[in-house]
Amino acid sequence: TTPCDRPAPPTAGLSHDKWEIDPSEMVLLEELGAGQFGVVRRGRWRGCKDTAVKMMKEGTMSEDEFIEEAKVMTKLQHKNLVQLYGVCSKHRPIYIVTEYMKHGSLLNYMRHPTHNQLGPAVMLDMCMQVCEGMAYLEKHNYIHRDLAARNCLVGAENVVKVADFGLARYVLDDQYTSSGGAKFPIKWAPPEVLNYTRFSSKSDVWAFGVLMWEVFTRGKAPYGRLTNPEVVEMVQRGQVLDKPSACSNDIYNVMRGCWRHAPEERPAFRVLREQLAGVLAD
Ligand SMILES: CN1CCN(C(=O)c2ccc(Nc3nc(-c4cccc(NC(=O)c5ccc(C(C)(C)C)cc5)c4)cn4ccnc34)cc2)CC1
Repeated sequence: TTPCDRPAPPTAGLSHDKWEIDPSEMVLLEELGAGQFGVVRRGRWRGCKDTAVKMMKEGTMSEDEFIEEAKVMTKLQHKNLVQLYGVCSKHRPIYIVTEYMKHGSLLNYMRHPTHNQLGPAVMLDMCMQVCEGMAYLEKHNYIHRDLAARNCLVGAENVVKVADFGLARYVLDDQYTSSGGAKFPIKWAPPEVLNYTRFSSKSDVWAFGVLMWEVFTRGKAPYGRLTNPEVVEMVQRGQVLDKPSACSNDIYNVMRGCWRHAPEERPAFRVLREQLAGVLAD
């Protein structure tokens, strides 16, 4: 049998904890792209487990804090969360190793010509899968802080999983972390985040509404060519995104619920799951 069928050996002695991966067991393959922390490559772990490997560019992440948090993250396990396998933290750059998703980001998948014909039923199912993953995080009091279609990934048979949950806390680039910065995800942020950077599962719910809009517009940019300050002004005034043409009134009503001004007025993910299931049945 291939090594993958054999149960993983117990962690190698005291030096390696279960979330520490031995880099000698990792073969790095082609580049998948680059994100806030630098290059991401496909990897092969123990000869046959496909992985994605983020190679932390120096100075992009507060690494010691992240390595501490990685122990918690490896325990978050759900069919709609990209599984963190572990870290290689005994060398620089450190590696973050996760399960591999072969179709890349949900945003690029929706924009891809061959998936441009996805019908509303498939779109709704994809939103439901993201909602399942987010309901699991909500139950574990875990806030994503950058939920968007670009941070969800697609695998075989239109499986969709939420990626990079909680990682935003370790970004060192203040262009990304401060709400005035050019890289701050303004178009996915509710009023309380724009005004007080007050993140919560209810701010993730707002972002989920925008993600639904991204899916039903097949990957359009929310608020089109409006600048960030113009979007801030609109959101403060209570103006929300228009109904996408591929979207029924029922589904648009679910989105609008996510964009209520007051966080406590927005449904929790466990409620959103029932609302979407209700629409699915119709
Ligand atoms: C037919 N198409 C051909 C082209 N294509 C690909 O090249 C392609 C295929 C698979 C891909 N898979 C993955 N790609 C990535 C990936 C690739 C590039 C960048 C990133 N993202 C990041 O590096 C990143 C994202 C968010 C954040 C913060 C903290 C801001 C939230 C920080 C860093 C991820 C991660 N993965 C985790 C599991 N699977 C993947 C990515 C791309 C997709 C399929």
